[in-house]
Amino acid sequence: MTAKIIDGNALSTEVRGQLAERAAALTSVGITPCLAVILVGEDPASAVYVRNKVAACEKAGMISLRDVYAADVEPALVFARIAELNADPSVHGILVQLPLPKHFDSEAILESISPEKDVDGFHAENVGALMQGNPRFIPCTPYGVMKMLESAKVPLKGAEVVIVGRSNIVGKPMAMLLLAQSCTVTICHSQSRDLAFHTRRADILVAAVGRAKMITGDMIKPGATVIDVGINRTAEGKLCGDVDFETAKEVAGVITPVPGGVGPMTITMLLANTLEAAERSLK
Ligand SMILES: Nc1nc(=O)c2c([nH]1)NC[C@@H]1CN(c3ccc(C(=O)N[C@@H](CCC(=O)O)C(=O)O)cc3)C=[N+]21
Repeated sequence: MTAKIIDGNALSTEVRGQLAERAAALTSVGITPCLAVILVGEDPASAVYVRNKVAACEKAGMISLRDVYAADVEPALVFARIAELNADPSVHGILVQLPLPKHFDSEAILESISPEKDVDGFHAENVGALMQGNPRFIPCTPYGVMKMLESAKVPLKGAEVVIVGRSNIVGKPMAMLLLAQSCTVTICHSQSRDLAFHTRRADILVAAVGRAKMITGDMIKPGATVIDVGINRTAEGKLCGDVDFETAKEVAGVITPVPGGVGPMTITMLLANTLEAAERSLK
């Protein structure tokens, strides 16, 4: 029997429809949710992501502003633009596309965004709030994963979760969210001894390493839920995840595909956070 697939595109369509209704309700009282996206440099993948985010905003009845800077821009110009967006009451969310060029202090840039507009949830204040179990904005990718687990009715209480990857953007916040749902959480990384020993124990396996097809079927417990956060491009330009889908789907009970899995849900939760920020501005 092959695994049940969680369709991130279908779930996104459903959730974005609900968000569009809330956005329309806000617009009718004079507030249209607005996301400002800042892109530095010409990385083609980043340009595609930013274009997708802007298009998704507009489709959901939200406004998006886009500022694009040359890769060698003076960081002071970007700081100044962020300060302007922080002070603008018509802007509800600010996102600086990562990675930034090497001459940027990324941490300083993220800390300069007003925590009330930090829809990525990357500001230290928002990271701390999430860790204390009192989140202001949940980082979009782990938030999308939680929605996918909920939609597939995957039991969380007491589940053995293994996360492969310890990034600030995915691995760490993912661990905090699953811990808050009473999972038993293990975080593995590049220095972990005997990775397969850990992954084979997982009821829920989250792959967020950034190495194509590194999680194979033999590393998965039969019937497990496998969440693939990886976005890797093959030599032929095709998109593939961190999970070897062909072998994994024969063992897993539930699995997410790439493309059409976590990626679209990341954008959906960015819209959700922007809408939430706009709704808070009413109160
Ligand atoms: N400040 C910041 N916030 C981010 O959330 C952020 C970022 N920087 N930098 C880059 C990563 C990557 N990311 C993706 C979002 C959607 C898809 C997505 O929709 N992927 C589609 C395919 C898109 C395609 O064909 O390329 C899919 O998986 O089906 C992928 C990747 C957000 N990121």
